[in-house]
Amino acid sequence: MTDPIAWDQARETAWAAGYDAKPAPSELPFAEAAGSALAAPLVAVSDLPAFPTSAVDGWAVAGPGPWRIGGKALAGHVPDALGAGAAVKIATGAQVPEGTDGIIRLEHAEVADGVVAGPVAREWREAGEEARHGEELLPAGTPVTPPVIGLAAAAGHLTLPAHGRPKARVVVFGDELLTSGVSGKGRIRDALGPMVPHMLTAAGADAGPSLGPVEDTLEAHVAALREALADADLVCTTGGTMVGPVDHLHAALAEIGAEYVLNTVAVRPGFPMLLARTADGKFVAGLPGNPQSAVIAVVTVVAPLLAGLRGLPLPPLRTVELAEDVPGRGSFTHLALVDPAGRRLAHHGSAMLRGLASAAGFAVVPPGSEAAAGRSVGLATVPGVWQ
Ligand SMILES: Nc1nc2c(c(=O)[nH]1)N[C@H]1C(S)=C(S)[C@@H](COP(=O)(O)OP(=O)(O)OC[C@H]3O[C@@H](n4cnc5c(N)ncnc54)[C@H](O)[C@@H]3O)O[C@H]1N2
Ligand code: MOO
Repeated sequence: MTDPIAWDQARETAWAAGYDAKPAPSELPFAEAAGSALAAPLVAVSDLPAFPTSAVDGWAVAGPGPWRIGGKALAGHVPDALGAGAAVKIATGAQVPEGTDGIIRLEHAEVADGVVAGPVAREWREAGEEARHGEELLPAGTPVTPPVIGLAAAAGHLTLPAHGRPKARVVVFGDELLTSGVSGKGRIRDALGPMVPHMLTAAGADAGPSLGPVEDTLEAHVAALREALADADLVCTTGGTMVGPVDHLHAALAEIGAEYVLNTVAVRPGFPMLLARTADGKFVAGLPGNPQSAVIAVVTVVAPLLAGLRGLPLPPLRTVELAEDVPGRGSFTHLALVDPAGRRLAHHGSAMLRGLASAAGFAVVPPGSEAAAGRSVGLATVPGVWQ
């Protein structure tokens, strides 16, 4: 086994491997562009608003009052021009008639005998007030968030230039695993197959249901890897990362000709994680079998890799103020489960999920240090957990 690389270096290495391998940008429907980054600046295809637009329900009037009522200006239509002394009822969002000098809000209007009177104001949004046709709205590299999609639609787009969503597949290894029923007699329920695909989806991948459990033989591992890689850009395996009697992942990677991007990380828990690349540029992330360690591998390697593949920057760490002391782990980074108030959680062993299920994420205690209560430290969040 090679020397483990530092935890922050592992994140950057995985991200850079993804960024280098990101698919060429293409014009994607909004649903496919969501979660990527703009590969070119977003430009307005019309003025925004495209026409003077009433901001209120009221009366559009022209010239000096009082104004004789005739007709309506409704949203979705081009109204006739207004002559001096005329008023039309106008709806919020309607194009303001040419010749309009002001609008009287409905609640301020006095209407009698076909004539309207009241205080007049420029209660509309001018054409081009938000953007001019051809103006750059957002630079290349901006993450395609839901508000960006809304703005792109408002500005006249149907597609966005972005990097397509990577396909990911989880492959679960282990003869001890059950997919239904309860644990006992040496068998345990598979906790990773039902969990990890949702994390991959939340991290920006198109992830189908997991494959497996795959039998603990080298042949079965190789066959499962080949099957999953046939239609995925990223395969996340679980278990078998060590060198125990039935740990076949390393041998299977050698058999399919994959090369390590990184092999073991100086972090506790989660140390035996790995990332490998196949000859045709696909990725295999080896998640350790202990469930919390597998999640740490998702946080450390898989989420940064997926961000890179989508053209996004390395996901930033949040910060958390610790409510109690957290010990270090010598020369390794310690990822310690904490709740949103910075308190450590019970049941935080690497084979456990009970602490993780209530956690805001992992407080990052760097190598060679311990973190005292009151200190602000990095918080590595788990894809799909929004505490
Ligand atoms: N001699 C050593 N043994 C171990 C070391 C070590 O340094 N020296 N490291 C330990 C650490 S740390 C971890 S993490 C595990 C990693 O093991 P593997 O990735 O090879 O995983 P397995 O041996 O297959 O399983 C470990 C553990 O996790 C359970 N498991 C596996 N898959 C699932 C699943 N889908 N759902 C729920 N639980 C799962 C499995 O039953 C084992 O209990 O190695 C340590 N050993
Ligand atoms: O590091 Mo193992 O990954 O502790 O459970």
